[in-house]
Amino acid sequence: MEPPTHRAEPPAHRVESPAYRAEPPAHRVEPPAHRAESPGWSAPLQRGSRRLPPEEPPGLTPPPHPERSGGGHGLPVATPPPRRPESDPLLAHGGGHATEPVPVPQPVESPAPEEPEEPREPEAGTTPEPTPRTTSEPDPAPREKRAPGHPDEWLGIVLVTGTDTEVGKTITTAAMASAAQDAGLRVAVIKPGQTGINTGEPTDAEVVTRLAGPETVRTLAEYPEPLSPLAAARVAGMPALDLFDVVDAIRAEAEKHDLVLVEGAGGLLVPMGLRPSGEPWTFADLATTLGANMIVVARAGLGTLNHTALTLEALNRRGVPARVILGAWPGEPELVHWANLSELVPHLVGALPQGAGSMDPGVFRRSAPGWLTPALHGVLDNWRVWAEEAG
Ligand SMILES: Nc1ncnc2c1ncn2[C@@H]1O[C@H](COP(=O)(O)OP(=O)(O)OP(=O)(O)O)[C@@H](O)[C@H]1O
Ligand SMILES: C[C@H](N)[C@H](N)CCCCCC(=O)O
Ligand SMILES: [Mg+2]
Repeated sequence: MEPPTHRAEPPAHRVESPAYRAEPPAHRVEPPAHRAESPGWSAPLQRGSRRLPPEEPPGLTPPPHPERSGGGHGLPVATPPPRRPESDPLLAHGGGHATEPVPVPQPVESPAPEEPEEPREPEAGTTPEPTPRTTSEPDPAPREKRAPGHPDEWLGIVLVTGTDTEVGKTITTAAMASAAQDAGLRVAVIKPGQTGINTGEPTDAEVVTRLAGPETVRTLAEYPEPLSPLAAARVAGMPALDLFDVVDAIRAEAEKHDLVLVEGAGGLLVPMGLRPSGEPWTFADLATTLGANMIVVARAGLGTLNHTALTLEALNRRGVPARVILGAWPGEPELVHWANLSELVPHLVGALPQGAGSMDPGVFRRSAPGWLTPALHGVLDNWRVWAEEAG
């Protein structure tokens, strides 16, 4: 039987994506020595004016550095033998930006939703009622315009996902909030869907409030069972999160804050709720609808290269600028942790020490800027020094 004709040709965007090329781009076989020669591999990411060309999402390549002439260096390349930091120029190089002042934040313009109706803001800790939209209404188009300087200006709305659940998204969100507040920014943290509230564990909002105490913390919907938000809504017979209620709530906070951090549930493609059409939506859909950057929190240990690559690839195919933060760098790092750090450095904008979540809030807040690069309003500028001191 002939396959359906629509399967004969992949969608145009797939043809254009490096991830679908038959031959890997030349930069993927760039010998490791090149990384050592380029300050871009070790320099912390800076604010810049570069914008991602929409016709060529970066696949698994790291973002080009302004000083680099070549392309990026993907995760799935022939990797050199893991190097100890003593012999690893990649980790040894700082960016030399420690003395640069934290850039003055510029509020990011958040265009109002195109919906004619008034945005309805769900109350904290309550489940929003579904918005009365008809299925004939088209979903609002994703925002076309990104803030100038993306993806290295982390202001406005920033989404936080993970390579999995329990990777440290909440602790990382708290650290990002702390560093931004320390830099003088007004910060809000939003958890659209909190599940598992009957487990007795503190909610993510409570953890962020305790550790970072941002100006605003909101949970848009809470569900009893520790499941994906959509599954938890269904088993509880409660309304599922409406994508556009969440968009409205986030944009409302963006009007009043310099930085709005939004923490997902589990990983990137976990079903979060339902569109007015009845179709499920994911955290990736939220990013494209808002035109927001994404932080991917990843584990430091074995398995993280694959999980991180999968998540970055999914984001890159959607044109969502993304960077990575290690949620918990171990106190006694082993070979695999050094190897993973070396591989992930081009994507990294931060790394938290294991145990950060158990710190006294005052210590946590004072320490947080040291775990994040200047792109995230921190002061981390030398991965080797950081990793040695944390370990
Ligand atoms: N750096 C850290 N220091 C101390 N504890 C940590 C750290 N990172 C994570 N944890 C612990 O690991 C567990 C998972 O972390 P966290 O709650 O942040 O995960 P998550 O990615 O937000 O998961 P979820 O999908 O449930 O939101 C928690 O018990 C948390 O206290
Ligand atoms: C309850 C848990 N801690 C998270 N909040 C929800 C994680 C959902 C993961 C769904 C999945 O990927 O299978
Ligand atoms: Mg969490």
